[in-house]
Amino acid sequence: MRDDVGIEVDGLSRRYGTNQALDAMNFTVQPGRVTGFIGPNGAGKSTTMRVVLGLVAPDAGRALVGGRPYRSLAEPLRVLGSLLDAGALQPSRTAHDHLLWIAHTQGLQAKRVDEVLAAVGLTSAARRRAGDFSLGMRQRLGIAAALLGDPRALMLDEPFNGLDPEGIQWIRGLLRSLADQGRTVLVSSHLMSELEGAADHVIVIGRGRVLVDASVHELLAGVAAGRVTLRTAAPQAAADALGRAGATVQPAGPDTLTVSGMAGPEIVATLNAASVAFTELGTQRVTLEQAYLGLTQDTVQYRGTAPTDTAAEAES
Ligand SMILES: Nc1ncnc2c1ncn2[C@@H]1O[C@H](COP(=O)(O)OP(=O)(O)OP(=O)(O)O)[C@@H](O)[C@H]1O
Repeated sequence: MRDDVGIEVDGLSRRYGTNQALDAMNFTVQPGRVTGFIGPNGAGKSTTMRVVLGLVAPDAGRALVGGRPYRSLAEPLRVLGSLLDAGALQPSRTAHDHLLWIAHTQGLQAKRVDEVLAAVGLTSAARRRAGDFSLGMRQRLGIAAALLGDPRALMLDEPFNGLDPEGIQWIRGLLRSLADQGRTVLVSSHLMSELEGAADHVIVIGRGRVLVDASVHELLAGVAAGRVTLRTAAPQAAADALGRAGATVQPAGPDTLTVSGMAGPEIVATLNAASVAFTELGTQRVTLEQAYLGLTQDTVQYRGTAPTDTAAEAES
């Protein structure tokens, strides 16, 4: 078995005019797990991936694949397979010929073409012109091209684009099995929900910087911590009592409140002291999407409060 191939992004910066697309971007992608690369449009996902592939030169920092710059690799497609733009194909070529052309130019075995077409479910469409493919089929063809060299690492930019729900399920399973084979899998999306159940690790970026680099488990546990669901026939009285004691309380249904900023035992004590009855108290199960929204909210709040703090300092 060939060596593991990690992807290392070290202090990448890249400016376009006055726009700082990458701002000291730092992270490492480990083998054997699916790493989601998440951020809103324009956050810098594609630019980072282009730098990794040596297609864009950074102003500062470097990117390494298996410890080496991608451009210095003797057989790059055997090391890192990538999908950047599913539209980048010669429309008059059939899917089969498109892949055969890549295999020839890259010194890969022609028999891989049929194998990867089967792996992405395009065998029956292999002789059709790629120009007539739907976006979802082009995504599958792009993934087939990324798999041609049987690479130890894969980097896919927005592979869920254009896929129907069945296609999204399929790609989640594919990513999982590639990671289970010990490969390094980096997959970008602007929707956290697309990666639900597929990613083991997430790198959330915004404005060219890493905001969060954590396992999905840590992320969900971190957001769930301190968020408690409370069921009570007296939600207003409960909210008043808990609010006075310093908790943050939000309605979550007719008889249900979400309480944060206070641990379970303290909630019980506070409600008992205020003689408010409740029927249920439990920690929340949080989805990846909720965790992501929570993170984004924190970023927005942080940006919002910064000028006020500065003003206060200036006055004092
Ligand atoms: N070739 C370019 N010329 C000028 N600006 C660019 C270029 N490439 C990227 N940018 C800018 O850099 C920033 C990051 O873009 P990038 O495409 O990397 O983001 P992204 O996270 O991949 O977004 P999306 O989900 O929309 O693809 C954006 O503000 C974008 O407009």
